[in-house]
Amino acid sequence: MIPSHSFVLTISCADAPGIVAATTACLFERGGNILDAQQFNDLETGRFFMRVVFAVVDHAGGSIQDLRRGFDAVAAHFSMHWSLRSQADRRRVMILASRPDHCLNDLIYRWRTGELPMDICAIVSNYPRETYGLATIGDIPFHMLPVSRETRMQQEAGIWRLVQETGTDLVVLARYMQILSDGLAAKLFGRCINIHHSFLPGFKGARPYHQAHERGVKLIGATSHFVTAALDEGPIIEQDVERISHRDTPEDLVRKGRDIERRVLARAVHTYLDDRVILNGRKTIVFS
Ligand SMILES: Nc1nc2c(c(=O)[nH]1)N[C@@H](CN(C=O)c1ccc(C(=O)N[C@@H](CCC(=O)O)C(=O)O)cc1)CN2
Repeated sequence: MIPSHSFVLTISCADAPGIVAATTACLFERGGNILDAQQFNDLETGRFFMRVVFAVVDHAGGSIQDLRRGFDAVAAHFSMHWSLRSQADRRRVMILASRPDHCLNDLIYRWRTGELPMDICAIVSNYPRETYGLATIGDIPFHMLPVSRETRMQQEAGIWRLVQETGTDLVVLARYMQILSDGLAAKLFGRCINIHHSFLPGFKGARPYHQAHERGVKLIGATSHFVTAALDEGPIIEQDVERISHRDTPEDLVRKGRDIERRVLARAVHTYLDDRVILNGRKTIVFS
């Protein structure tokens, strides 16, 4: 059971002696009790990554504000990229969807059951609300933003405005079939996750199951990745595969693929919500 006042500290910086000592000393001196710590030294890039879960021990008289100020000095010394968040704080998540809706439905179900500790602040689709089971959408704010060649930029401005107005922390493309402009992808970088229905880097772009069937593959897969301007080339967060055979039709691949997509996207969103994924250039560090 997570203590009511546990926090997650994530660190990314150039590797140097003393990072762990300075970090743990700072937490200890301000009433932090470490519950879990993982680190990775990328020897190829000389980058250091760490994720620390800790509780603040009440009788130490410390406060999280004191701790944050204290760690500011450590982070400045090592030029860290860092974040410090209470595990009780829930992220505000906006889901973009088109058709099919299996990933949207799955995320909503995992949210309603509490499996995904988040608050869905809006659903945005280029299709009407009636496309989806009305019971599925329920009282979640729904915005239809149809996209055409002529309206693409105007609709993207609408998405960005919604992101700002709703205080969205994470945007999830749940089989959203519109390519985000370079500008919007850049503004959302690091907090926009997509599910691509292939085992990337294979079969980027549209209709990957049909591409796979044509190629005669024996495995199909799904990949969840951060969205970048380069289509389906963002840093990978989660992947999974299933065996298929020569007997499978493209429709069989689509059907078998749905389960892979659902679980890969749910795992990726959970990883993000837990602060277990850290960007590492074109790749990611995913702590267990
Ligand atoms: N800037 C980015 N935008 C999007 C990404 C991305 O990685 N970077 N991922 C896609 C999702 N996707 C595959 O996973 C994908 C979506 C759409 C298309 C595509 O060709 N769309 C056509 C319109 C299709 C339609 O209207 O049904 C288009 O935009 O012209 C390919 C791949 C989400 N966006």
